[in-house]
Amino acid sequence: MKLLNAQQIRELESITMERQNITSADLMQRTASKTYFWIKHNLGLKYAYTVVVGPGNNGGDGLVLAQFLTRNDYDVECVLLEVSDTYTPEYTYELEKLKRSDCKIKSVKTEADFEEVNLTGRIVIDAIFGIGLSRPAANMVASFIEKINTSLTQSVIAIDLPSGLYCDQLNSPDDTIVLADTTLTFHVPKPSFFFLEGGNSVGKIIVLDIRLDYAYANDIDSKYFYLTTELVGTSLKKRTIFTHKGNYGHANLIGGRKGMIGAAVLMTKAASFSGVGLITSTVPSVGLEILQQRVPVAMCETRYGEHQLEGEIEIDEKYTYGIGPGMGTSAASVQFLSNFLDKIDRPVVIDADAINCIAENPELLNKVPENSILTPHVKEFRGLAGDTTDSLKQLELLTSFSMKHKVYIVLKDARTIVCTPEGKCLFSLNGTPGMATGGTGDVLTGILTGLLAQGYTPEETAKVGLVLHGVAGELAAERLTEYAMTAETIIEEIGNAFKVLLNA
Ligand SMILES: NC(=O)C1=CN([C@@H]2O[C@H](COP(=O)(O)OP(=O)(O)OC[C@H]3O[C@@H](n4cnc5c(N)ncnc54)[C@H](OP(=O)(O)O)[C@@H]3O)[C@@H](O)[C@H]2O)[C@@H](O)CC1
Ligand SMILES: Nc1ncnc2c1ncn2[C@@H]1O[C@H](COP(=O)(O)OP(=O)(O)O)[C@@H](O)[C@H]1O
Ligand SMILES: [K+]
Repeated sequence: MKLLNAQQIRELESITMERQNITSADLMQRTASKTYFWIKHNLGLKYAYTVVVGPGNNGGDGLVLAQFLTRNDYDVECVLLEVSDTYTPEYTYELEKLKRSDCKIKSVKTEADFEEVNLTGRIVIDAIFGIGLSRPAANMVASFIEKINTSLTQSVIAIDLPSGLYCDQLNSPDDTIVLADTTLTFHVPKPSFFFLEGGNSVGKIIVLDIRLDYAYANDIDSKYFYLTTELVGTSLKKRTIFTHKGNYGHANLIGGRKGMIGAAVLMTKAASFSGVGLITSTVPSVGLEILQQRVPVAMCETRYGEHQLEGEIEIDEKYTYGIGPGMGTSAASVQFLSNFLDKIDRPVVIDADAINCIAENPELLNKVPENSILTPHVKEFRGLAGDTTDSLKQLELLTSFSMKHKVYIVLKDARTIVCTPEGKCLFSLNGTPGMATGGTGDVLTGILTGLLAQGYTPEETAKVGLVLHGVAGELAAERLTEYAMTAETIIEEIGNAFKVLLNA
């Protein structure tokens, strides 16, 4: 699915109205109805609701939602933030309808009116601004947003996007933004959800399909794509009956050193849950027993050094390689990596210390085979490609770097982004802050190498691996909480993550 900026969303909405022969008011009904049914199924009548309405169509969505809630016997009040003298015809029409219903309506013109509004214990529906935010929220609206953020609300649900957050521009740190627990967004996540600048305000994101014109949405000129479990699920390869382990590739995971054998264990074990036919783990000999005990399905190759990997590796055609986690950045490690890159002529997965070795010895970058998958976290990417001042500049650098070096970069972060050698950027919302612990990246390397070995193209590998890893993380958090989950428990959930993709 294409990721769209505000201008493209407006175009898509107007094409939809034209092709489906509906009005903007009809679309608003559709939007509000989708929102209402989500609330009905997930929250229901046991809560009291306050719908806070701004001056545009986002406010219009709120007015229609308030009507739905009122008609269905919800305890609801509507707060109108009077920040404009002009309103759209849809807004005016819907407000008149709401006034004729039983909904309590409070008008807020100045901060003096805030006393009339008590948000304690209520679910606040934020319908102040959507994609039409044209400047930072200020004055009375900013104060009301502060009031939402500091009240002891039951929860805060943002309609389309948290008010104060831009759709496709970067917010500055002092902007006032609604801090939502849930954002019910229409058609597709907004680009700002993926940026550090403001992206913390969205809470849990739910994408509601409002049947915008599918064909037009597909054709919009955008190099930014959003990866869904549905989309990625369709790329999973079927296993046929008369096959054997030799048909599913042989992953060779290279890494670990004395004291860092855990990294090798994690990636090897993760690979073993990826569907790959055979696995070999190449570690210094100090890791042999640990590996064999912890991952008995993997073979172990220990010819290259005792405490760290060193010397000249022998490349075998049968292997698909993943290299880096825990291997260290000593002169011997750099030499080992350099020898490896000299000999390898097909895509490999490169992570962690292998990336750090390249960062410290940039000439190694020229030896990386085309279409390889590099998986730096943000700091490793900085070492590799240089520093940037904000998320948009980082995205530009990511694109130019991937294109220049003809590699896939999986930039690991709270919102991981994959950039292809053609400059396409793939965004995913899967994952959880519970994944911010040591070893979770090693798990991704194992999954990616296992997939690449099975014959997934590098692009399919990056897409499937990223979403599978993120969903496995979410499942681990569901089972154990974000606090108690670990890299190992993510591995345990890979199977269930496959089920999620298969059933999506
Ligand atoms: N189009 C459709 O058919 C559909 C649209 N949908 C819904 O509409 C939303 C987009 O609606 P929208 O374009 O009216 O923009 P919205 O975000 O409500 O705000 C614009 C208003 O706010 C004002 N304003 C802006 N910034 C401000 C500030 N800082 N402080 C004060 N005022 C400020 C701005 O004033 P201006 O910038 O013109 O001065 C204008 O009056 C979209 O997110 C979705 O929820 C869905 O129902 C699907 C169908
Ligand atoms: N806040 C977060 N939300 C979602 N995913 C996260 C978050 N923080 C980290 N992750 C994910 O966890 C993994 C961490 O990888 P990395 O930093 O390489 O860990 P390690 O080197 O310890 O294995 C990445 O896949 C990253 O996207
Ligand atoms: K909103």
